[in-house]
Amino acid sequence: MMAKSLSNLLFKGLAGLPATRTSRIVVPGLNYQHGMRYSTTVPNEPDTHDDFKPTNKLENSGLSLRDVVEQDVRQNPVMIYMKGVPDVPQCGFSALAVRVLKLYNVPLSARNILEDAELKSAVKSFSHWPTFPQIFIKGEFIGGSDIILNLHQSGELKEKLNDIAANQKTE
Ligand SMILES: N[C@@H](CCC(=O)N[C@@H](CS)C(=O)NCC(=O)O)C(=O)O
Ligand code: FES
Repeated sequence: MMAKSLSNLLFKGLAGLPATRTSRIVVPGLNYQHGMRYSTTVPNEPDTHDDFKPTNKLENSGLSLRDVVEQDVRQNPVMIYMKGVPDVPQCGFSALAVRVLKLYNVPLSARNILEDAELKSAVKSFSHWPTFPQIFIKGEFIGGSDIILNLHQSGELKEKLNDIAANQKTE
């Protein structure tokens, strides 16, 4: 069931849709803790210097892990907690979710829950969802890879991401 759609998407691509856009991983500042947050940027913003902005200041922040998750989903229009990082997912389900999201012109922020077992628990208890990936759009918990794929196929994901994508246009 899942395996078929997953392998189709991963290995054959989505019919009629462009190949995955290249994206850069933004390595956060030096204050690493609790699974670095990565942000991808989109190619129509070639001159952005967001790459150099620290995006993760958890160390000495006094934030609880629940606060961290709350802040992540509030500050990042598309936030994914996943296994691995967007350019190197370490599980097929996370790879599928990233592949779907990269079809849209939106910045993607991510934390690798494999790097931090406590963060992993905090995310699960925040969303009341037992598995990864977990995707949040504009602060709303959406679900995992099955749900994001279904929303993509039904056209609902386009609606949800429309205003985020529009904000990415530079001209
Ligand atoms: N059907 C799920 C697949 C995700 C899934 O089953 N993830 C498992 C294996 S990667 C998981 O996160 N298990 C709990 C864990 O690893 O803590 C979805 O739609 O996202
Ligand atoms: S199914 Fe094994 S890590 Fe995701």
